[in-house]
Amino acid sequence: MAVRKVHASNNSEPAMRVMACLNEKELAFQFVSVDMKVGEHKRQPFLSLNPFGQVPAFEDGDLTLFESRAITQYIATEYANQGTELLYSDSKKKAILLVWLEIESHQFDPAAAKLTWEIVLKPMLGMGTTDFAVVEENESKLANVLDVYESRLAKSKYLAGDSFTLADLHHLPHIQYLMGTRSWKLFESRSHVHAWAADITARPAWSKVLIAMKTEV
Ligand SMILES: N[C@@H](CCC(=O)N[C@@H](CS)C(=O)NCC(=O)O)C(=O)O
Repeated sequence: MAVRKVHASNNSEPAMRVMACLNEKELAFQFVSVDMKVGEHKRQPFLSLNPFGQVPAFEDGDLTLFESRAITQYIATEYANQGTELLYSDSKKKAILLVWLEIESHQFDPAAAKLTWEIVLKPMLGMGTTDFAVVEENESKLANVLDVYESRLAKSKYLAGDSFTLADLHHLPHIQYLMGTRSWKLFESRSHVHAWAADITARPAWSKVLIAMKTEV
C-alpha cells in the first residue's frame, strides 16, 4: 500500500486543505511535522520536496507534489472511486467547477488570507499586532466577493452545483480561521453564505482535520 505523507507545520491553511481532501476520500496519511520556526522549510531535506520552501508538500508512494490545490486535484482524480466524489465528470459541470476553483484562488483567497494573517495568525505566532488598516481594506474586498457568493448560493446549494466539491472544500481553512473574528460579520450578514459556511465546516472530514491540528501542536 502506498505511503501518503503530508509534510507541513501546524496551523498551515494549505495543509489543512490537503488533509480535508484526504479525509473526504477516506485515505490514511502520515503528518510529518516541519518546524517553520527554525526554518526547516528553507533547507534540505524539505527543499527536495518543494524547492520554493513552502508547506505543504505531499508524497503518495513515488509521487511528490506541492501546491495545495494541485495536490487536492490529484487526490480527487486518482481516488475518484472512493469516499466523497469531489469533481464532476460531465464537461459542462466540470467547467463550472473549474470557474469556482479559480474564484476561490483569485478572488476569495487573497482577501481571506490577509484577514486570517492579520487577525489570527500574526498575533498568535508572536509576529506582531493586527494592522487594522489592512483589515479594513481586505474586509471591503471580501465583502464584494461574498456578494457574488450570496447570489450564487441563493440558486445553488454548493458553489459548483448541487453537491459538495473541491470548490467548496478549498474555502474551509480561511472560513474556519475567520469564524468568531470581527470579519465573521461578513459571512453572518449574508444568509446563504452563512448557511453554506455552517454546512461545509460541519463535515466530519473537516472536524477530523481540526482534531488532528490540535494534537499536532
Ligand atoms: N500556494 C501554496 C501556498 C503555500 C504557503 O504559502 N505556505 C506557507 C505556510 S501556510 C509557507 O510555507 N510560508 C513560508 C514561505 O512562504 O516562506 C499552497 O497552496 O500550497
